[in-house]
Amino acid sequence: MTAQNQASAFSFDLFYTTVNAYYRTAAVKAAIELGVFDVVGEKGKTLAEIAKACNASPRGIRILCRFLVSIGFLKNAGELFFLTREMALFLDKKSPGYLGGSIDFLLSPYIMDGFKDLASVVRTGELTLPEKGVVAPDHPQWVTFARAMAPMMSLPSLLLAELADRQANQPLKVLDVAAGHGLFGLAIAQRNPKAHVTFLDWENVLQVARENATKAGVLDRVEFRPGDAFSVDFGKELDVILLTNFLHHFDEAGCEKILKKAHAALKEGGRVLTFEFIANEDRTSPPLAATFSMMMLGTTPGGETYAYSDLERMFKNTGYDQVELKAIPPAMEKVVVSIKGKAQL
Ligand SMILES: Nc1ncnc2c1ncn2[C@@H]1O[C@H](CSCC[C@H]([NH3+])C(=O)O)[C@@H](O)[C@H]1O
Repeated sequence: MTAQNQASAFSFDLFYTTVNAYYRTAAVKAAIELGVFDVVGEKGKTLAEIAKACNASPRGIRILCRFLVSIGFLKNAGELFFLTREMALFLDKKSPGYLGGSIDFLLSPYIMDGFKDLASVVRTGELTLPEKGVVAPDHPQWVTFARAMAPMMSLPSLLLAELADRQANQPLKVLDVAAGHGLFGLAIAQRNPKAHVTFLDWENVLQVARENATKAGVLDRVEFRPGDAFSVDFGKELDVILLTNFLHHFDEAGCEKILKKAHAALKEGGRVLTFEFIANEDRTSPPLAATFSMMMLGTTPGGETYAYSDLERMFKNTGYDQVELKAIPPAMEKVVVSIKGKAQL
């Protein structure tokens, strides 16, 4: 084992847990669907109480809850099963950090179908999903994404807005490419009353961004531009272009096409903010970055998780003068700030 390999030592346990990892998937999905986490809460409940409140069988709840304890999704003490404060932050439906809704996208039959015959995907280099997978035009899966994943992006969108526009008191022309729910652009519009934000995505997805812009009360300062990011006009003299969770869907040639278009649309001193899961240079860590690449393997024809040096090379190849990596803790994703010409990073 090399020093930088972080996975645990190989063992029977690792093999068995991994081969049966879909039990974890099924258990967490079932618990969310049955409302187990909401019923249990931080105060805790007995197995009999949980079964009753979830309208479920005692044996099912008994086995499910014990398994959830074993994988760290519940705690128990004596008769009581409960959530710690930290678990409740992510698992309680009432919490602003609730992650449960993301299963509508992550565990949708469409996404999971991409992994039914991974050996074939690896052997042939072709998806088993129809057409171009999730990067097919107007793909309905992105409407689900925009609704299901938005809560996970609410904190990162605030952190990115701060990085994009520190002063937040000057006119700012922003393009949010592949905006999805639109939270990233909206955070800038809400922070700076002089900002004007254009959201680009497929028409069906922009409907969700439009709803969110209405809720945010900024409809008078936003614009919606439907269509393909590879062909729709990006505009000109822009201050900021957001590329959040987008580049990983494409191969390097595809990414460079987008970066060139963005460069042409920026004003001198303008910047692109790329928000991504970025792999370490070993490309096997952090584990989430390697996991994310698997998602791209099953669902896109050419995408993967990039390391910073890959992104830096692509930005340099397409004419950007300054490129820098910034962390925005506690977000796990990082931001590459790329400037056209000279400006303060
Ligand atoms: N060719 C394309 N042109 C425009 N949008 C696209 C294209 N391919 C994928 N998308 C959109 O890319 C988005 C990726 S998900 C990222 C959404 C958001 N920026 C966020 O960071 O959470 C989805 O909303 C897709 O609809």
